Amino acid sequence: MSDYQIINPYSGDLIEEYALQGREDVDRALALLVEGRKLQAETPAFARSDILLRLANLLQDRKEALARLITEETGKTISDSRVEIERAYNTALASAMEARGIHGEALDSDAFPPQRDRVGVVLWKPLGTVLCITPFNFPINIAMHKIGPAFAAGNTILFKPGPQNKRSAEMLVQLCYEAGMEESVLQMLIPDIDATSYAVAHSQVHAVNFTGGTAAANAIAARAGYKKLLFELGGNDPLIVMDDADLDAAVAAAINQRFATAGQRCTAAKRLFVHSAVYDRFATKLVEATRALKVGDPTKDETFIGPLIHAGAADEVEQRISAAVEAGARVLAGHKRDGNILWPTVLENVPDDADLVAEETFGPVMPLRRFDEVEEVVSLVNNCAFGLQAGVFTQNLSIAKMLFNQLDVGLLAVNDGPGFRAEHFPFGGVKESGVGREGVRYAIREMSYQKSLVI
Ligand SMILES: NC(=O)c1ccc[n+]([C@@H]2O[C@H](COP(=O)([O-])OP(=O)(O)OC[C@H]3O[C@@H](n4cnc5c(N)ncnc54)[C@H](O)[C@@H]3O)[C@@H](O)[C@H]2O)c1
Ligand SMILES: O=CCS(=O)(=O)O
Repeated sequence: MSDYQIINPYSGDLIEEYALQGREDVDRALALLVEGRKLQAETPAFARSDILLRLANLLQDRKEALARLITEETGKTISDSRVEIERAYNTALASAMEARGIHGEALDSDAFPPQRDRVGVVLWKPLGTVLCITPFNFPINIAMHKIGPAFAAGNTILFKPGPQNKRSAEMLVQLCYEAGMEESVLQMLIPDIDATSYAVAHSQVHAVNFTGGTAAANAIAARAGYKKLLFELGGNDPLIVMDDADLDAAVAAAINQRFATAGQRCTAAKRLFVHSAVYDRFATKLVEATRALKVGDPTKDETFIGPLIHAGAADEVEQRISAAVEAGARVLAGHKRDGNILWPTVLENVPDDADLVAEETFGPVMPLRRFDEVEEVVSLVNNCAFGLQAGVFTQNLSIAKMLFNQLDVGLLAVNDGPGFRAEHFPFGGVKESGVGREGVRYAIREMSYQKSLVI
């Protein structure tokens, strides 16, 4: 009798069924990782860097096989999955480069009285063992963003992928071993909720690096006690189109950053604010581009939108669209379903308090909202539990600066959408979008502590 069935989200075929692991598996893995801490302490930075570089090259070599696994498990289109592996290569490469450059600083005690004639040497040291928990939507790159920096910093790693991603995660771990990471340094488990919670609270886990939703984050925070927490959570990110925007570029960004991955991305452009002066022209172009998108089989090169992760996810998004329509929203494109596939949907006149826009909606639906004064947008964006990223299309630097100063977000992209991410940039949000920063250099610091030597 299995605990988990991996179902292909597009075909509905059963891929694999397996038993989730228990507390004894957590104890066994953590005992091994305690041993591995000695090994990591003896491994010089250049050797860790070489292992990460080999891993980057292996990701390139196995790109197609990994991409196919991601598509089979998640329904992400094959072109999107290939992009994810390219990104994971960059993440591994950046981790290899940063591993050689982790350095502290020297301080002079005599900057303040009394005179003590001492020098402080402040170095970064690994926290110990980091529990890395990842979501379904970017199973390899988000895992790389955790494993790469944690390893570079000298930690040992307990990796817990989403249960749907068992096969791609196993392949990633095999590549890590092939690159030279020892089993005592990296262990992967897919435990049930009880055993995951046990791992979070375990005394041999020093930090939890989690990406996922608010409910799981709350459960982890309640169990973690004083452990270091790094949380990358949800978003309800805006794309703002001003009256001087390059409309073709704005439409292209909206399409790519809302409909790719079938809208299941933390930094997707989930709310579109369009200035009244260009609203009608923007909406016409957007609807035309939306209707031209290829929807269907994610294994085909030309498909742009595949299925959602499972029927429950598609049900939730469909219900939110229907509720918004009942409350007065107008459908400009889409609002059609076949199995777990939702056609890309453009809506207008969605009430500001509809769940579709007030909550994080994880699906291919784009609500357009007209505005006259940009200050109105600032208050609508900030009046939200999340604060991940934002994008604005404008030629006006003063507007860009004002938004940068006033929006409660971790990043503002000018003439790009909120989905902008470069793997070596700091990444993370404010409010309920998370705590701490990913981005290789910043994640290394999050998974390290500062230790001072006074001489
Ligand atoms: N900010 C980011 O970087 C980022 C990136 C991707 C996804 N996300 C967010 O992730 C969510 C979608 O992903 P999901 O559905 O896989 O999220 P999820 O929270 O359901 O699951 C994420 C991981 O947490 C595990 N988990 C679930 N309950 C847990 C518990 N009680 N204790 C410990 N672990 C638990 C899951 O098994 C999985 O491995 C969205 O909210 C999205 O915005 C955020
Ligand atoms: O879900 C978001 C992950 S990423 O694409 O922004 O890295």
